[in-house]
Amino acid sequence: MTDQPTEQRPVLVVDFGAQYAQLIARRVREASVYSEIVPHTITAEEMRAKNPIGIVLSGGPSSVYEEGAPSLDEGILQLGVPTLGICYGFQVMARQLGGEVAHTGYREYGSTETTLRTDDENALLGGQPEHQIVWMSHGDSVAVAPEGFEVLASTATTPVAAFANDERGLYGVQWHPEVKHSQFGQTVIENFLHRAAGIPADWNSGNVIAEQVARIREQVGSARVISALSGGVDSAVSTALVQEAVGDQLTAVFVDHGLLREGEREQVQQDYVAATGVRLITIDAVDTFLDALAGVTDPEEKRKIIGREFIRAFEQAERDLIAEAAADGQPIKFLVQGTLYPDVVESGGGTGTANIKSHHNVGGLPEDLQFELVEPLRTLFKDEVRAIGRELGLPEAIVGRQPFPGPGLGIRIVGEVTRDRLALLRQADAIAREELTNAGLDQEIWQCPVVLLADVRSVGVQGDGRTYGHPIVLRPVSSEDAMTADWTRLPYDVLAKISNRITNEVAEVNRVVLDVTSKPPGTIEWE
Ligand SMILES: Nc1ncnc2c1ncn2[C@@H]1O[C@H](COP(=O)(O)OP(=O)(O)OP(=O)(O)O)[C@@H](O)[C@H]1O
Ligand SMILES: O=c1[nH]c(=O)c2[nH+]cn([C@@H]3O[C@H](COP(=O)(O)O)[C@@H](O)[C@H]3O)c2[nH]1
Ligand SMILES: NC(=O)CC[C@H](N)C(=O)O
Ligand SMILES: [Mg+2]
Repeated sequence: MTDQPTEQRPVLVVDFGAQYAQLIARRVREASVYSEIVPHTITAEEMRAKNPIGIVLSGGPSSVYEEGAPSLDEGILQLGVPTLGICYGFQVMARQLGGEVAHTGYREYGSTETTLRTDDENALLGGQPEHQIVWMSHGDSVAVAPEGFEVLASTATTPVAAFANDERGLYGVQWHPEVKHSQFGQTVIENFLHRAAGIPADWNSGNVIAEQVARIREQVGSARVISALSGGVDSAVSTALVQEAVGDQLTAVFVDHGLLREGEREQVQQDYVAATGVRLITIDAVDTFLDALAGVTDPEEKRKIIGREFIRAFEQAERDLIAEAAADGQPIKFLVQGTLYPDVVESGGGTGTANIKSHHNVGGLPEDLQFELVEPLRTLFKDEVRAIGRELGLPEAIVGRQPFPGPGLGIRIVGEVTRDRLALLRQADAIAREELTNAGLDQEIWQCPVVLLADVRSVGVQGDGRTYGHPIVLRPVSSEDAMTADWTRLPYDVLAKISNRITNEVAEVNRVVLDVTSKPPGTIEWE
């Protein structure tokens, strides 16, 4: 079983509506095991067809004994696949196998002291400290463990905080090992994978490349393909993968939608082509995008319009290419996008997750989409994508680049997007980027959106005269994967220099402010 390609024997994370399902998937991959998320509605048959090497049941907001609570097909725990239940998943397992789950009147939220059984024979917790701080978030508890299960941990109020049935390969913990606040959380996950389930640590970016290249070849056959290339990391890597798979059939398409930063168009046209030799065409769609955005102030509406106009631009590219290569006159069926896992989750496309914002390439796509999408990075996080890019030999200047959202400056102008406002924001953004680079801070920050509050004005005094101008917001953030972020503590002298230059050089801006909000509660972009 273990010499099969990793993706054909994944660890499947069953999502019960958890906030942390994607975090669990990520932690499994950090243990060098490939993982994917599936909805809790999956049947045992569908599960078997996916050939999992391990299963993790996530947490969730419901109570297992409530009517209509998300359930698990009873056949799944009978498949003989090693399974770890976490929180709600632990409770589901307990109840299904004949244990008892109840609302005991005690709740545990946050850091909680736990006592564990840590003898060496115990695959899940063996070898760890006997007392540790774990992160809990529950109101229900397992009152009685199912028959045949050993109780492995307890807290002051939760007598059954972990259990195991080694023979059947079934394990559960009440706490959240996927959260960094759980002291030995990653050890628990790795013990489950490697010791309890015997899964080798063999997943890495090299596997992904081989598998994706094969999959892309199978999907597109001999058809021609266009790839949406922005110059950013994700599309650089997805394009490079497709180039590796079906090089001759590929044309990259860059859309200039008028929402780009200074110098960006030239950068893509020169740097990317120089690095990869890909065939690139540019669609000039500035007027179409800006006309479509005229008068629009609602962020979701902006995103939907931008998503739709992107697709219209790719359709234009397709027509141009067909006209050029009239020999076969066949439509181009495939569109490659550098969609990542967080784009899907935030657009509400994860299983049971809320729609936070419609990323232009997922939730913002028009309904009448004619292309079949090729999205080789759809289950990956940014740091995984960077590793793949490096493995594919893309230069550091491309894979190390800070993210820039597809809707560009369109979602960094709070208020209506106009040409004048874009010109102003472009100038402020160029100053901030130049000073951050000069200060050697590019590697320290994840990205630094520069935002124009177009509908806000404040009074200033410049050159002895009164001004009534707009504020610019600096939003430097540090992050691991854009799912959570913290504001970056930039040196005051760098902030001072940026502020000074922007207010001096950008007409109509008389104030610069710093955003000191983490994510959550704020998202990285303002819209
Ligand atoms: N100007 C553009 N022209 C063509 N395609 C684009 C453009 N902007 C975005 N896209 C497409 O939308 C996808 C998502 O954009 P996104 O900004 O998340 O990724 P990226 O630009 O490739 O990488 P990064 O996150 O590093 O900016 C891109 O991967 C690309 O396929
Ligand atoms: O291609 C994209 N299309 C979008 O519609 C989009 N919205 C946000 N982002 C980028 O995603 C990351 C998370 O951003 P938020 O915290 O604002 O949701 C950050 O890196 C954002 O820059 C986008 N990228
Ligand atoms: N985080 C969880 O999975 C919580 C499980 C369940 N809702 C409880 O309160 O016990
Ligand atoms: Mg981008």
